[in-house]
Amino acid sequence: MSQTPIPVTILTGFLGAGKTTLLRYLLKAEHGLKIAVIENEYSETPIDGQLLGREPVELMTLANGCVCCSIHVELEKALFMLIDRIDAGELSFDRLVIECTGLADPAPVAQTFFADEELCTRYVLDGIITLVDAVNANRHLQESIAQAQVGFADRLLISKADLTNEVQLEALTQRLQRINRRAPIRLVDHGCIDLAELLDIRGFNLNAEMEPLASTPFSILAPVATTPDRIGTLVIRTPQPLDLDRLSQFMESLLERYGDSLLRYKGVLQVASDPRKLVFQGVLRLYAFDWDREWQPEDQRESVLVFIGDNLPEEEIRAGIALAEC
Ligand SMILES: Nc1nc2c(ncn2[C@@H]2O[C@H](COP(=O)(O)OP(=O)(O)OP(=O)(O)O)[C@@H](O)[C@H]2O)c(=O)[nH]1
Repeated sequence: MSQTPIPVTILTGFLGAGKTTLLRYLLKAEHGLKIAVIENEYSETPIDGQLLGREPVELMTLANGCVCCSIHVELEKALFMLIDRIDAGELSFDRLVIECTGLADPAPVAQTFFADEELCTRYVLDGIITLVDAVNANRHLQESIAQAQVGFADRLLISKADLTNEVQLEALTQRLQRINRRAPIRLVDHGCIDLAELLDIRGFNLNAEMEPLASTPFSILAPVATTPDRIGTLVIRTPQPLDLDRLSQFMESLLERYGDSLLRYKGVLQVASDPRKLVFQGVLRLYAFDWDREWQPEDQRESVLVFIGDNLPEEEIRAGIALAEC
């Protein structure tokens, strides 16, 4: 029996960034959805029944302490347990939200959804949403985990804007945009935000959309190397059609050497001798590609590749893409 996979949202953000506040808002909002929640708690009081009230929620808490090594196993177990309960008719829900601890690296959480064939058919990762605390962002972003949380995001939500001023907010927005140019940035006021920013964002789908880059308000961004952040975004555009074999070879060698530090990457490519757009998308070493629709006369024919990574080997990437140009 084929089932529609359950969309999964990963909620991340450094300590105190407002994850629980946002989750509480999401659970109480009027969307008619039944949402299950998995919490990855780190020796804190987990969300309790009082907080969730009578919301139609199934809550599981992963009480593991070590976020880097055991989360993957624990989470996998919890995901299978939910499936078993659905199949036994004990449970049904439309969505799953995973709230990570403030100190968690989102990578192993995201990778869990690509690791096992059954999990891939029953769940689909919809997006990674990262909360950034406007007041404490500069201090938090000194931590590599906080930067990774920003780098992995499909959406960046700035909380506590009410406690800061416009100048600080603008500087933070620019910094976040430099780290991650893929993710639209929105303000969230005590957890309050349009649900369309949280659900059905299809961050991991193979689609040819690259709007955030086109709509970024900053036309000139400093190159990655001049920012204080290890994690940054590299955008490459080329009007030259690309040779698919040479490009594949380059991507394979890139992933072999730097796969662990390429947090997210995406490309919409113009390939020589094929009228269709080729889309690829990846997270760390896992990537997929697919043909999209044909280039239309009104399209600007160019390949756009976006890499978000830790100390990106910019020159190597530029040289590799240049070699693939026809
Ligand atoms: N002023 C203000 N306070 C906020 C906002 N969002 C959250 N807070 C407060 O910030 C504090 C931390 O919020 P939480 O939602 O518990 O943050 P968290 O990310 O779940 O925290 P940890 O689980 O400890 O990492 C709480 O006191 C919230 O009420 C906001 O937009 N403005």
